[in-house]
Amino acid sequence: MYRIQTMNKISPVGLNRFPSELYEVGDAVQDPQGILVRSAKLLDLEFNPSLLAIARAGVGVNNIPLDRCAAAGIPVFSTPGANANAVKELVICAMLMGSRDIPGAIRWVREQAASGVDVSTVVEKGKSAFIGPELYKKTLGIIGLGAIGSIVANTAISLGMDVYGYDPFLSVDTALRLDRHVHVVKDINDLYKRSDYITMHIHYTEKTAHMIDADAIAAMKRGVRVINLARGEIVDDEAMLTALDTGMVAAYITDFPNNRLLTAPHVIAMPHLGASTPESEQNCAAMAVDTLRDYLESGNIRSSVNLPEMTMDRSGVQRLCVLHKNVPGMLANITSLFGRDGVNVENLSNKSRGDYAYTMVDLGSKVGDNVIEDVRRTANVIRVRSLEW
Ligand SMILES: NC(=O)c1ccc[n+]([C@@H]2O[C@H](COP(=O)([O-])OP(=O)(O)OC[C@H]3O[C@@H](n4cnc5c(N)ncnc54)[C@H](O)[C@@H]3O)[C@@H](O)[C@H]2O)c1
Ligand SMILES: O=C(O)CC[C@@H](O)C(=O)O
Repeated sequence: MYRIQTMNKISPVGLNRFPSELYEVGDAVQDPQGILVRSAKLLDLEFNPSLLAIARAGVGVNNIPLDRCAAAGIPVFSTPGANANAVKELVICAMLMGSRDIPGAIRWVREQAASGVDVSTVVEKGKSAFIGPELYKKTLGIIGLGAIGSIVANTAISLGMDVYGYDPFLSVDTALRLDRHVHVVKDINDLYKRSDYITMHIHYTEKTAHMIDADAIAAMKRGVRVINLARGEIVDDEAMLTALDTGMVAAYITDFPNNRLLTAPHVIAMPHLGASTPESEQNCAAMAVDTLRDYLESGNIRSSVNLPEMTMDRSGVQRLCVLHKNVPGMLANITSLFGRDGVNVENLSNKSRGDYAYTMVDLGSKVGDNVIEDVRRTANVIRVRSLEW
């Protein structure tokens, strides 16, 4: 039985993909071999030696200590694109809310009724406080043209917006999916100076922390509306509050509220709702469970954010999965041990990523436990697993 601990509420659509005869799954599972998580913070978690892999049902992995996991031979999986549509729809909603102060307008109507006024007699006079611009023919700047940014771009084009995108690492696949009317700029200042709306769709890392700071805001158009459904830490809150105060930024719509931000009138804050649709929760859970199972049962690494991607069709009778440091001589060191035992290698794959590498070896006959122990003891080997079929 594999033991899987859930660290957040995971959609049953995903959980039901674990066969009950093979998996014990739950939030109270002890010494798990797999962890399923959404946004729970695992940064300070001490990993149990039994832990083999972590699957993030989502895409932001700033809640997981990726380097520490890689060093311990724990692949971390994410679910690329699985929640992109949900976020895209909320971005469009955020632009509309920020333009026409829809949350303020709804609040005002309720306040009238609560204060005993007959609402129907005041709406026509009161509504002038909520006039705001249309999106049509306005300019949207998108920072990050990955799974979310690219579909936000295409949808905004279909709404009649002029779209500028900035992504220094734009993949060929994404570039091909972008509407041909999207202007991809090399200098982010070209986006800042033109945009009436700016939305960011990048990961939060050391490099993107406070990317939207006082200098970035100073390069923007006065009255810009900024949408942040990526991560709170990408924006310098103090700089944003100053810009809201001076009118440099007309509205800040964020999925990452904090008490300090809520002191400002032009902040529209939501409780991290970007991916909160049944469709997205189901997609993420199903993909996370499938990648986790594929690794536990077959050793395949797909959608990993910290170790090499590698899949190999099953062959032979036994598979050794060896996570090791990316240093010369490892393949020869490992395979020589099988030869010594007279075992034939049916198939072999090896891939590296940064400081780490992964080798999968399918064997024509079973090797003895002593050989597996020797592989484990080989210098620079981090983890060895043996799977049989
Ligand atoms: N609010 C939510 O519920 C919610 C839901 C999903 C994702 N997110 C956030 O959105 C982020 C992006 O998700 P995604 O699925 O689009 O990821 P993605 O990996 O598909 O896209 C990220 C893009 O950012 C680009 N990039 C990296 N550094 C950049 C930089 N300095 N400037 C511009 N572009 C840069 C990459 O090249 C990539 O194309 C996630 O990391 C997560 O933090 C939030
Ligand atoms: O799990 C969630 O609800 C949010 C996930 C989202 O922030 C992500 O990064 O994928």
